[in-house]
Amino acid sequence: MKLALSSEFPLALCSAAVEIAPLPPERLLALAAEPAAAFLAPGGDAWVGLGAARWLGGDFEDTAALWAGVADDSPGAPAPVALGALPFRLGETPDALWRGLVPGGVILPERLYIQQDGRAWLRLTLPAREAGALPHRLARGAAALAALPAIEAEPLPGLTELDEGDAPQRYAQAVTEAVTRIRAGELDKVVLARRMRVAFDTAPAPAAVLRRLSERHPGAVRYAWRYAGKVWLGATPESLVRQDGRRLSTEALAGTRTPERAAELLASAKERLEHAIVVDAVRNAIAPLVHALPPPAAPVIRQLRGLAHLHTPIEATLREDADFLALVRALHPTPAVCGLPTDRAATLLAALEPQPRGLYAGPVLRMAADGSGHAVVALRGAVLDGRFAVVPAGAGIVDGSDGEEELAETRTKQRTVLDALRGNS
Ligand SMILES: C=C(O[C@@H]1C=C(C(=O)O)C=C[C@H]1O)C(=O)O
Repeated sequence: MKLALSSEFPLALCSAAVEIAPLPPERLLALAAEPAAAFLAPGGDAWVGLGAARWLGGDFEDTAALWAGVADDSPGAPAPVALGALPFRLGETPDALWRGLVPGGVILPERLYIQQDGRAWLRLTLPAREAGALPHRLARGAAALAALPAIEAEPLPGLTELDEGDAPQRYAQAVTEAVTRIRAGELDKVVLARRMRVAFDTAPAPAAVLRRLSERHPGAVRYAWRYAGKVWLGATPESLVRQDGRRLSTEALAGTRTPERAAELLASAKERLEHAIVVDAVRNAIAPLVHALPPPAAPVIRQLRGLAHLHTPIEATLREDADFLALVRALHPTPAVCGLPTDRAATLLAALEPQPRGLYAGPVLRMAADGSGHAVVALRGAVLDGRFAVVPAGAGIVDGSDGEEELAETRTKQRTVLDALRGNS
């Protein structure tokens, strides 16, 4: 996999930041710039990028290309941060829904809103030849942000679920087919996804949708990627990997029930198997990149709004030669969103799912030049396309899975997003 640095972006950049009054980070999506990317972490830290000073499309091998030749005039302020959304599968042909949003990429934003420990900054990164304009552009940018209307607080338009035809039955049949393949010994697990479509009365403001997700899921990472007039956004409970210094944290999150039935998770052999497959795969993926791997902890129940999952945290110390995007590449896709063995599961899900995955279940990330970063799995999201929204969700299939039950599980996951689209908070 190779990273291409588009030649339309200048080699030398200058960057400077100014402290501003914090504002709801979702509000930044009111600005029309593209691409736009948002990464809102639990606890309030947030990054929203508008426009690209650099844009690494498609692949993500050479991280250094993002940071090379950037002169920072404000070393006292939080450093530049790159933001990105990457497809589930590189090279997949997008359908009408994903066209434009795919292949996403990693951007070094031209305008970056940074919120950290309750303080906020606006950072601008421009071609080096525009360095003289930085102070003026920063002052103008800060004033523009202060003047933004509270668009995120607008009520959302009414919403209608569209007829799914026979798609639900076809999903249940695909599950049966997958179980047959698993029983035949072809693979151990595959995650099958489906999507549903809803129509708003009028096009909603993406800032208001993201805000509803934030209100309902403050413990999730809320993310957004906007391009070509469409927005992919959501509130995911699943961390792919986080790096702070040499400290690495990741997790296995698989096995699902409604909150009322959460206790069944620990008792169910099928859910424990589905989960254990993910724990093993995550440990194997990071093993070559870390110093030592403590024995796995027993899974615990993670209660979310509207859902409960089996969860195993995994922590380790990174080797000196490992970098953040190498970790992302090593871990994605986990069997929580693809299956095991990975190649066979990826082939089977591509054959059994009626639509491409696009950015669904792909990595969404923030990263800095010091090697720190956080990548999450883009789940529990929706594509906003004018008046329409499409909500993908999947479920892990192992031996013993039942078509109707897995269909119900995808519905439960979609409901967590639909409730936010309905404007409930
Ligand atoms: C695939 C999704 O979720 C993943 C699959 C899970 C499962 O199969 O139990 C649980 C959490 C996620 O890792 C989704 O939300 O679309």
